[in-house]
Amino acid sequence: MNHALSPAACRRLIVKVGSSLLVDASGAVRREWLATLVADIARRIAAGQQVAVVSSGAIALGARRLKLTKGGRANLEDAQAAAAVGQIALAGVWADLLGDHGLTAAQMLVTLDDLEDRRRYLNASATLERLLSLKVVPIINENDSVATHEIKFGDNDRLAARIGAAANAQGVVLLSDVDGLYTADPTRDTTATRIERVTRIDAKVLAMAGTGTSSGMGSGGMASKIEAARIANSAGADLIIISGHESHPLTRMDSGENGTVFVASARTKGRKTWLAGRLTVRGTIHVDAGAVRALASGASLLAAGAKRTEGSFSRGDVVDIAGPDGTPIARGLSEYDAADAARITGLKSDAIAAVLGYAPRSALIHRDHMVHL
Ligand SMILES: Nc1ncnc2c1ncn2[C@@H]1O[C@H](COP(=O)(O)OP(=O)(O)O)[C@@H](O)[C@H]1O
Ligand SMILES: N[C@@H](CCC(=O)OP(=O)(O)O)C(=O)O
Repeated sequence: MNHALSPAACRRLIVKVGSSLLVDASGAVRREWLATLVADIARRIAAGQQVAVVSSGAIALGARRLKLTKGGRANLEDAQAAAAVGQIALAGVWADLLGDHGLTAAQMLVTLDDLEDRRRYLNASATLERLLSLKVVPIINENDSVATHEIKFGDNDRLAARIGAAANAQGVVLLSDVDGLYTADPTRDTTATRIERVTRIDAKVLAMAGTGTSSGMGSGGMASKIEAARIANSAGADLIIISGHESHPLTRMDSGENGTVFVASARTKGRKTWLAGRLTVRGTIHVDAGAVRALASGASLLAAGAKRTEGSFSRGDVVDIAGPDGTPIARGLSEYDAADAARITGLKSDAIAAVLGYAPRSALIHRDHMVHL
């Protein structure tokens, strides 16, 4: 039994289902398999767990109905039309199958902007809270029919992690076509072995995933699952990747027969959780070794410790803070726009006013607006 995600230990769980599991090669819903997943969900709800679902599959389903080529992904217009047609069918199937267990489904479609903007993030959070308290099962997807390339999540792995943070969930399950993270892509390297537990997402873990997707139907790949794990873990939720090929995948997960668990790190709260999961980062401030030490002990980032800036950002935008080797160590809201930040890098506080011509702010990035990565 995976105790961390049991109804007793995890009050709220997000379950994400990839396109390749929901839709077969001909573009039809794998209804029999989905019924077994819904039965698992119903059992957990009966045991007191609140469950929200992030469901992919709209584009694949719509493409079949519209007879579009390349699974509806030939261009943005096709994908948007396919999503609009497929989403109705997808939501209908979930509503039917949950209804068989006396459960009510609710549809929520969100874009990246909905969760990047703090006010809208809180709105989504409040809606999730209310739905779950009403014992309704939210079925969430990206609003693909209006999302453009620039504002797209593009994959539902990171969306699931962001929803997990917004819903204050303790666990996120990614049901995938692969039964966990392997030392290398198992479809290309037959000697790759599965890793059972990841407690730190470091460069070695990132390198295992490479880039891109291999299932053909979805758009995430392992790299987006690891990014999702980072977001979920920093929001205090464990994330597990398990295979969804067989029936009753959540029951199988409980028996511990497959999967990779990414273990939650120290829980950040409220605004900092939102900040850690922000996906739109406008720039980077490179800092020296002294600043890295100061930040580690909880200090704000002062201009004196900054070496150079990169990117085009305005005051209040999210920027990464990178150490001498270029690795991002923290993320925060910049107190200055990029031009002013560049002018004051390396300066002691008492020299800043003369350069800027206005009273300096207390820091480049204040510790209250900063999260460590
Ligand atoms: N290190 C790795 N471990 C496991 N799978 C990997 C790894 N690197 C790349 N992959 C690929 O990622 C795929 C899973 O991502 P994806 O196809 O997007 O899944 P889904 O559609 O279920 O979300 C696997 O089928 C595998 O080919
Ligand atoms: N939002 C899209 C799915 C995005 C996507 O492909 O995700 P996934 O299959 O989980 O890699 C859809 O409903 O078709």
